[in-house]
Amino acid sequence: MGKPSKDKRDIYYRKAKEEGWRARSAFKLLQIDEKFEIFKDVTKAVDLCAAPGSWSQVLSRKLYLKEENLTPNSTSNSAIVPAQPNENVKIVAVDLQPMAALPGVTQLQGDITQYSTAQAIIQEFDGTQADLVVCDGAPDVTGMHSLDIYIQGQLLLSALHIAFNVLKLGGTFVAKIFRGKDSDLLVAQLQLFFEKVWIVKPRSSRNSSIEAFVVCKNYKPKEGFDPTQLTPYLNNLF
Ligand SMILES: C[S@@+](CC[C@H](N)C(=O)[O-])C[C@H]1O[C@@H](n2cnc3c(N)ncnc32)[C@H](O)[C@@H]1O
Repeated sequence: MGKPSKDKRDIYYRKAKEEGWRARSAFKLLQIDEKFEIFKDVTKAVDLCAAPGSWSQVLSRKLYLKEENLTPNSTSNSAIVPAQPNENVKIVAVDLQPMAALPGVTQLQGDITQYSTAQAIIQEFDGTQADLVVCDGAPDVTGMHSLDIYIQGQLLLSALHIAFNVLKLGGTFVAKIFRGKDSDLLVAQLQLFFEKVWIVKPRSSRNSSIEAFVVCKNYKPKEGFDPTQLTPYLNNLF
């Protein structure tokens, strides 16, 4: 018998199976929340590049189903205590790919680099605003480092465009990045819009991966900032 694949030997892969998460990525979001309390007082959230849906599952279980004892270290479902669903919660999940339905999650299928997708998300909020926008978007990696970082950058720009249009003042933005030589510049640019910005690598993110996450808290753009200024860049992306 051959060796099991690297994924199957991975502790988070096994924990994800045991606890019913669609992907091991769930632990990245749970660990970011453990450190930065990104779910505190959140009732409206957007999950960009959401398929197969483990981050949406976290949002659904934490915010809508209000499951208690759902921690990055929980080892079995028996510890989870579901309460009454919170019907005030709105979660919008978007991906190129369809994904199976989740309680309390509205799904949109679309390309986040397209203006029409941004518009559809904005319309979902119908004049209200989101407390949290998360994006775990990743292109198919080519292995050409600079190209991969560039395409990831375009996803980040598209996610920011959506965040700038739907986030409330004081809101939180979390997105995957590929770490490169311009990470410090990225932090400096994000600090123009958010009071606090960190780059973090959750312990469940593989050391071999160049991925990391920006965590941006307290959305506070300069007075007079018009989020539609970014819009012209969208349709020219790829
Ligand atoms: C790493 S997976 C996301 C995993 C997800 N957070 C989870 O926990 O299940 C990256 C996703 O990005 C999506 N994606 C890549 N480019 C996209 C785009 N332009 N618009 C929408 N989704 C995109 C892919 O379809 C893929 O499902």
